[in-house]
Amino acid sequence: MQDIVIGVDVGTGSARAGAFTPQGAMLGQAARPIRMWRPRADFVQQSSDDIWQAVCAAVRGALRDLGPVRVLGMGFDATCSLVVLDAEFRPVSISPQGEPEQDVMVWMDHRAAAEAEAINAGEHEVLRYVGGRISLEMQAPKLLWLKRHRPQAWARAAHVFDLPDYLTWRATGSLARSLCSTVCKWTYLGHEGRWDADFFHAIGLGELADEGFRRIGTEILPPGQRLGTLGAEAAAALGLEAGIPVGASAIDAHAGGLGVIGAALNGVAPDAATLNRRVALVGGTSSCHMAVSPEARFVPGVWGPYHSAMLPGLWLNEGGQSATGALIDHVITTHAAYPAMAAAAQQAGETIYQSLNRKLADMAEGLPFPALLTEGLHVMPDFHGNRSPRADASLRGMVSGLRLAAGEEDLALLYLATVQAVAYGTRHIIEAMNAQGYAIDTVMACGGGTKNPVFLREHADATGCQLVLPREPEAILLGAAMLGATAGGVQDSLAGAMAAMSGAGEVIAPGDAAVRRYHDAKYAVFRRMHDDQLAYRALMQAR
Ligand SMILES: Nc1ncnc2c1ncn2[C@@H]1O[C@H](COP(=O)(O)OP(=O)(O)O)[C@@H](O)[C@H]1O
Ligand SMILES: O=C(CO)[C@H](O)[C@H](O)COP(=O)(O)O
Repeated sequence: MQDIVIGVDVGTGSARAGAFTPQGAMLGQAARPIRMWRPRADFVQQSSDDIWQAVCAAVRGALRDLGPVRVLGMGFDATCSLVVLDAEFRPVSISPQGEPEQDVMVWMDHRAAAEAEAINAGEHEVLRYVGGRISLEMQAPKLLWLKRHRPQAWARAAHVFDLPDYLTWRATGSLARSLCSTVCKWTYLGHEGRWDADFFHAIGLGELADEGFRRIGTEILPPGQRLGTLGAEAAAALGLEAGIPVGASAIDAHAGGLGVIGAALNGVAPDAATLNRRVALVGGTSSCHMAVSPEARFVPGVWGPYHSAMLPGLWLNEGGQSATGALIDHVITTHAAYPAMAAAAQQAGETIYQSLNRKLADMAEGLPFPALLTEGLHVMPDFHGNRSPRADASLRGMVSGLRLAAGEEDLALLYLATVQAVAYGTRHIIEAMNAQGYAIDTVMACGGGTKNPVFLREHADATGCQLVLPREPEAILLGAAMLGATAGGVQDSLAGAMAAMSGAGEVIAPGDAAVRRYHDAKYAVFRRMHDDQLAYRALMQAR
């Protein structure tokens, strides 16, 4: 009988499950896609039932080829999407068309722009702890949207969850919430252990406070604390035994942070000074940048500081880019050369990224370094607004340097320039963090983007940081498994779980001085494009 812990990770595109030894070695994994609907621009919807079915199938898949196992603990992470249920725990539609199963407003849904603006106009104290401005991706603006635009749905909304907390409720029946989601997305003050009732009254959601916060959470636990045990119905659906300890959840970016930020490098565990030099880069559909400090650091435009939201006792600053993997995929799949190139890649048995990377390598032959290919091609990556550090969801993408051609080489160049732009966004966030006390020179990377060697190389070169990959490539799943290991008492704490279960793998060093100078120049263009966009806006507004 093999002892295991199980981690479940629900990203934007799929649900994944992994079975790990108590030491963090992965024995089995599986993934299942989840459905998404986009009924209008800026509206992005999912179904909690569909997500739960995908989770169940993924867990069964991860265990399929293992022999007899004893599951010592289970942890869940997911995107910070909003789930709305009625008093009988049935889905409440958040869709303009009212499709009954579409009860999830996905984190990247930007419908609540006006509500976020209205909240920010109030200059509330809680906003200091979410980066200075509330993001339209957080839950208070989304709840306000629901109340204003779908009052009948709001009246039926008896339980509103962050998706990670929905999953632990579905697994155990416990309505306890995690500090991770409540602090990071719902304005719970982790350092004071309370909701701010005045804030909810001031923004027009006073009923939540008047009811004692029962719709949004009255029992708030640190991630990884045992929140309950697997119930009989959930156990049957997951193919597991009832009674398995389940940990309080984490958002997926935070699980990624747990999976990488404490990893020993060259056999040396990080001390406080080393942690101050690290940022976890969780690169999936979006990119998230997680850094921790013993004291509160207020980094303008960077979410937080969040107390104990990822690691107990430490403050978290969370930078982010709302569309990175999503942007790279958008640029690739909407290009005229994509259908033919995708078909050829499929025939050759490779991914489109492998084909593009090979094409770039061919094109760069004879050049001192491949990034030179895009000397005249620049992308501003804010197609879905800028989460950090500008905290401006109204910004949009720009491209400079297009020519009258749309062949495979043009696609490859545009793809490279997009990856570079994404990497400059990370540099911008690291600079903002370093201006407030961090000394980041090491990027601990995980997520789907790390499967792409060009993504990795450009991030190291553009930021000038060493980039460290995790020993376990599925580090987000590992972070979720750490929550389960802590809940099950396999590890004594999350810090202990990080020390015992994670470790560093390959290290990618940034390029030489010539590479650095080149990226400094392109980064200056990246910064300038923002100023240019504002100048265009001003010209249009002056008419
Ligand atoms: N095999 C691959 N090669 C290169 N990039 C990849 C690969 N697989 C995924 N990616 C990148 O990772 C992104 C998805 O990351 P992932 O962590 O799976 O997302 P999420 O957690 O948001 O569902 C994609 O948008 C793509 O840019
Ligand atoms: O806001 C976030 C974390 O706080 C993430 O961007 C969101 O959860 C989506 O993650 P992913 O890109 O991995 O799907």
